[in-house]
Amino acid sequence: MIYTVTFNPSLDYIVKVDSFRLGEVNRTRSEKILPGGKGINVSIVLKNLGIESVAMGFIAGFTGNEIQKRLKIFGCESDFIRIQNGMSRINVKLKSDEESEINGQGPRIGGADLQKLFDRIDRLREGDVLVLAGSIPNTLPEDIYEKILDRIKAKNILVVVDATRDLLLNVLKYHPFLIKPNNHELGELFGRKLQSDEEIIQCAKELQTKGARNILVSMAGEGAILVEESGRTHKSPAPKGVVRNSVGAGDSMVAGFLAGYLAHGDYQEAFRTGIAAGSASAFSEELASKEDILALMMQI
Ligand SMILES: Nc1ncnc2c1ncn2[C@@H]1O[C@H](COP(=O)(O)OP(=O)(O)OP(=O)(O)O)[C@@H](O)[C@H]1O
Ligand SMILES: O=P(O)(O)OC[C@@]1(O)O[C@H](CO)[C@@H](O)[C@@H]1O
Repeated sequence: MIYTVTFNPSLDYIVKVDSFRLGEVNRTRSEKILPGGKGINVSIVLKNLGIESVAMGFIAGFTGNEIQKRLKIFGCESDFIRIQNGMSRINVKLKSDEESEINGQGPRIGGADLQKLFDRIDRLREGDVLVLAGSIPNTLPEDIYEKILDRIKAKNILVVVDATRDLLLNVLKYHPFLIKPNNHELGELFGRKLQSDEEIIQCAKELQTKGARNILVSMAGEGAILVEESGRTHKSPAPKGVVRNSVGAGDSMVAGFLAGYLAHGDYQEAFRTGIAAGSASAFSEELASKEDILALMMQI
């Protein structure tokens, strides 16, 4: 079974405003509420591709109920831990001449709640897949991803991590099967802006020396680069299309990569499916459907 963990799920409030003006009353052209959070997005796209997973993490309050309800409508199984106080966050995604986001803090997660997550993690079995994705609320210890991976290190579990900065760096020693920084996040890890493919590949290989197995570097409209565990590299431009909502494009890419790899055991196929899924989501109002993904795969 595939398990996704989202520490800080959200309702994504996606608003389109023509020529947004700061400090004034703006009226929306369209608005939409979607369940969000990186692991949750991975679960939704996997489901769209016909692959079952269980979405785990913490939810609270009426927003938490809504996240769970909407996931169920999408046909996704979930096993969230319900926190008694506070509420799951609402993340605002403002689409205007430029795209801006305001991501909330989320509820406070206490020690007893965390222990419930550890208990669920301890039930994972050989052959399972674990996706850890997204930021952690600031009430949690910075080494929480490490603590989780430490609990499963003796089991043969395929681990995918989509996180930034120290959260990502500190888990490399557990040899995650896949990490997916975007080019800016990769640069951030090395304290510089990466200008060329060569620099990106060099930094990705540096992360391999620290333990990562496969590194998928997404570059939005520029496509992606994959550095396989063998050291072989692949690069592909993104398919062309009209961008409607790129929220979750990276998570869709992770889902597509996993789906492709699990179906074919082949990195090139995983890479193609990943790019198609990322771009199909960017070209859709919601996350990518299977039909859209298959159609884009023809172009890659
Ligand atoms: N403007 C675009 N045009 C075509 N494809 C895109 C575009 N933006 C994203 N994609 C596709 O989605 C993939 C992932 O996008 P991106 O690099 O923006 O991920 P990300 O930064 O992790 O995104 P997010 O945090 O919003 O999920 C890209 O590699 C590409 O295949
Ligand atoms: O605050 P985090 O956890 O870094 O990111 C949360 C988030 O921006 O990521 C998803 C897109 O990748 C959205 O659904 C969600 O709102």
